[in-house]
Amino acid sequence: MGNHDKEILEASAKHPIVPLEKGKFYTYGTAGFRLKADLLEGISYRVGLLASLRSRKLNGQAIGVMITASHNPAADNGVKIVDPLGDMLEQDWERYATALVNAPSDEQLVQVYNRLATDLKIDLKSPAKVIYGRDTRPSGHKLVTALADGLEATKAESVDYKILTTPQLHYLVRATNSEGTPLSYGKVSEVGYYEKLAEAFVRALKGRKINGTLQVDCANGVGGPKLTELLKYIPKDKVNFDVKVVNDDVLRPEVLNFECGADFVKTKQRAPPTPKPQPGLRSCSLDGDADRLIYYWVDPESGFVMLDGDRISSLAASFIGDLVESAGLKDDLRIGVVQTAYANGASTNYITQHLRLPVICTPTGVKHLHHVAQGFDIGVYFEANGHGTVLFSPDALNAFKKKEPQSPAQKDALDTLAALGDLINQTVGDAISDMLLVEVILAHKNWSLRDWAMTYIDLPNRLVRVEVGNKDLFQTTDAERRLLHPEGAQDEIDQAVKKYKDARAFARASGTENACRVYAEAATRSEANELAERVARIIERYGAL
Ligand SMILES: CC(=O)N[C@H]1[C@@H](OP(=O)(O)O)O[C@H](CO)[C@@H](O)[C@@H]1O
Ligand SMILES: [Mg+2]
Repeated sequence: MGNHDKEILEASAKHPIVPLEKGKFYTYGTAGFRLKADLLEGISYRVGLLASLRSRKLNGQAIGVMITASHNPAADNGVKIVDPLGDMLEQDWERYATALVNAPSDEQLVQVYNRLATDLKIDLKSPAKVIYGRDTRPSGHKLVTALADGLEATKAESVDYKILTTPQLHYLVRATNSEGTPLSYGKVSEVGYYEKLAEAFVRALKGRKINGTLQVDCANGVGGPKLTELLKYIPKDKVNFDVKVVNDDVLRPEVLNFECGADFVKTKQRAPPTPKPQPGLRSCSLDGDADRLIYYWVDPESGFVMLDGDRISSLAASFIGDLVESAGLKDDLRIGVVQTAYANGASTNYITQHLRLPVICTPTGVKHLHHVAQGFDIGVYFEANGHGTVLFSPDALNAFKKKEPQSPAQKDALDTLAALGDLINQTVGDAISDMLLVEVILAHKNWSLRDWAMTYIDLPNRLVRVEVGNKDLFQTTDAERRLLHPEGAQDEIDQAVKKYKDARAFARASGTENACRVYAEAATRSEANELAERVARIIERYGAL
């Protein structure tokens, strides 16, 4: 008998797991467990058990659990675990999560729980702490109740932060674990988050003026009320930040992510139809849990122009690179940019050739990018879909604060860098924090979105989703840019790519859906479309074999 057997059994009966067809399992993927909400209650309960184990394994440090399905429709939801520094759950533990959630009965659940505790040398009597939050989905209530029951059954101390954006929860996890230490990340409260961002925003602007109105589409998700709250903390007498918050209706679930939000804008390559786009208005969209950001405007002449994650990445790298140089730290700090294969080739060229910064390509999923970015003193990482951040090493942060400036210009640059260190969420991509960063950079450069868009010209590109019988047949190498299996498929893709100018294409199995994705880019729109279709046909053919 373990320590919590009786309690786990009793509570588990209240939150049963929905059995899947034979041979099918729930898996902890890139986004944690993400499914139709009515399948998630038992899963959420069991994630509570795992979060307790994880906290105990890490000497009682606080672990986070976020209930959200980001940009998915309102009927979906998800459960995701956050590690003590605010980063994503360690990969090995994804397997343990999967094992616990798929235990076929309550009794077997207790067995798996106790076996994990034994195998991982976890003392079940030691303290555990788990903090959690949820987005605005109505199903969140029930999932939080199940989670709390899991925490109570395993005697973990817990804090319910109620409704939060995903990055706010990541902030709170790190703030909780660093409280009272020299590396304190900020006050342990939602207000602490707003205060930190607002203060750093004012400091980073250094009196620069923000030009014109910014319209922010909040996908009718949790970002709406949270952005409105944050804005109250920005002192009007110091900063003229004219923000128009739109699509912030969180009371009607059916409008969540519906024809709005960062995912809609990026995949459809157009502005949300409501509110009616106003020509020339500087606009951006957050996704349903406010961790992705896309900028755009509708040009009276050329129509819709989008500035995606690649653009934010190159903008940030260019600005921070210049500041590091002005601060006299160029030889001390290594700056690098991390992208995935979906990054537009023109952005990669711009960063390597114009900014002269190294670019590393990793597999899809922010945990991979985050990890590689940690290898630099300043690591800028973004997925093309607008999820990303900039990470500063302790050496970098130290240099910004401690280096003796040799001139007023150096002091200016050092101060701005130090402010960015506080403004940019160091735990995970954060749409609200990234938006403030973009506004700071545009104000410093005195740039409009058009000036920003002029830095390079995106290669026309196309992303296609291809249904296949078994996506696991498709195995990749070289950061997902080449197929190893099925044999012969990559040769055919190579042949197809050769037919087009400045072309590139790849195919991979999605990590979040049962399908393959094909990406192609080429010198013209029609060539990019044609190439994507060709490669899609190749994948369909191999997928049917
Ligand atoms: C092409 C694309 O946008 N892929 C997305 C998508 O992953 P897939 O593995 O492609 O399904 O969802 C991930 C999680 O949100 C996100 O990290 C990633 O960028
Ligand atoms: Mg999201």
